Amino acid sequence: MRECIIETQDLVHTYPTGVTALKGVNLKIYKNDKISIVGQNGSGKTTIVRHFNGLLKPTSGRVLLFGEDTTKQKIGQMARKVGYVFQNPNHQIFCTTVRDELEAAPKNFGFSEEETKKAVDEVVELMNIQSVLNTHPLTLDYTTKKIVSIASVLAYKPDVLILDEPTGGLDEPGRVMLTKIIDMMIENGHTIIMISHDMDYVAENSDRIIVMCQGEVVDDGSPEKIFLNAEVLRKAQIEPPQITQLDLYLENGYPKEAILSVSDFIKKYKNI
Ligand SMILES: Nc1ncnc2c1ncn2[C@@H]1O[C@H](COP(=O)(O)OP(=O)(O)OP(=O)(O)O)[C@@H](O)[C@H]1O
Repeated sequence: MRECIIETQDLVHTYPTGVTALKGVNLKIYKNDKISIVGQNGSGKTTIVRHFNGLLKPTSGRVLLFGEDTTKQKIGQMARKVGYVFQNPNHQIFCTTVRDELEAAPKNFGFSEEETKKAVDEVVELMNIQSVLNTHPLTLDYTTKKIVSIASVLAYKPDVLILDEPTGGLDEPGRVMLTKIIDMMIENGHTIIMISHDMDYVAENSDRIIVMCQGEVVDDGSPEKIFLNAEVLRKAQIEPPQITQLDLYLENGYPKEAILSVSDFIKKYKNI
C-alpha cells in the first residue's frame, strides 16, 4: 500500500480579512505522487500548499504531515521535509552570491561543512550553474534566477518538493531542465506538487491532477481523466492543453482517450 504523507481533514482556512480560501478540503497525498494543482486565480491553490509545510495553520480541520498534526510540529522540521519554491524567485532569494544561496538551507538544517559542499556541488552540476556561483543572484536573468531558487531547495533534498508556477517566465532550456529535475526527483522516491496554469506542461508532467474551484477540490485524477471531464473543466474555467483541444476539434466531441502530447497526437493521426 502507498504511504500517505500529507493528509488534510476538513481543512478550512479563513484569512484575517474574512475571505474563506479553503472550505473543508479532504485530500491525501502519497509518497512519490507527481501532482499538479490547477484552478483559476483565487481558487485556493497557494493557500492549500502553504498548509503542507506549516506556513499557514488551519482555521478549522487538520493537516497531517507524515502522520503528525502540523500545529504540533516546528516550522523548521516541516521545512526540511517539504521544500517550497516560490513563484517569484525575487521573493525567495536573500543571499549576495549564488554559492551562499545554495549553502544557506543545508547549513541551516545542520548539514556538516562536507555534506553542504557535496550537496551544493551535486546541484550545481545537475543544473549547470558553475559559471554564476560568485554572482549576485538578483543580477541574473529571470530563468537563471528561477533555476537558482529551485537549486537552493533541491540542495537539501526535501521529501516533498512544492513548485509554485515553476514554468512562469522560464525559457525552453529552462523548461527542459525543470522536467529533468522533476523526473529525477520522482525516480529517487520524492514527491512533487506543482501549482500551475500551464496546462501543456501539466498534461505532460503529472500523474495526478487536483482541480480546485472556489476553495474546494472539484476533481482529482489522472490527466487523461481530468482533461476529458468537460463539466469540471468548465466549472474550474480550465482550458485543456492545446493539443488536446485540437484533437477534440478533429473528433468533433470527446474521444475515449485524451491526447495529451504532440507525440500522442502524431501516433493517433499519422496513418489517417
Ligand atoms: N494573505 C492573504 N490575505 C487575504 N486574502 C488572501 C491572502 N492570500 C490569498 N487570499 C485570498 O484567498 C483566496 C485564495 O487565494 P490563493 O492565493 O490561495 O489562490 P490561488 O488559486 O493560488 O490563486 P492564483 O492562481 O492567483 O495564485 C483568494 O480570494 C485570495 O484573494
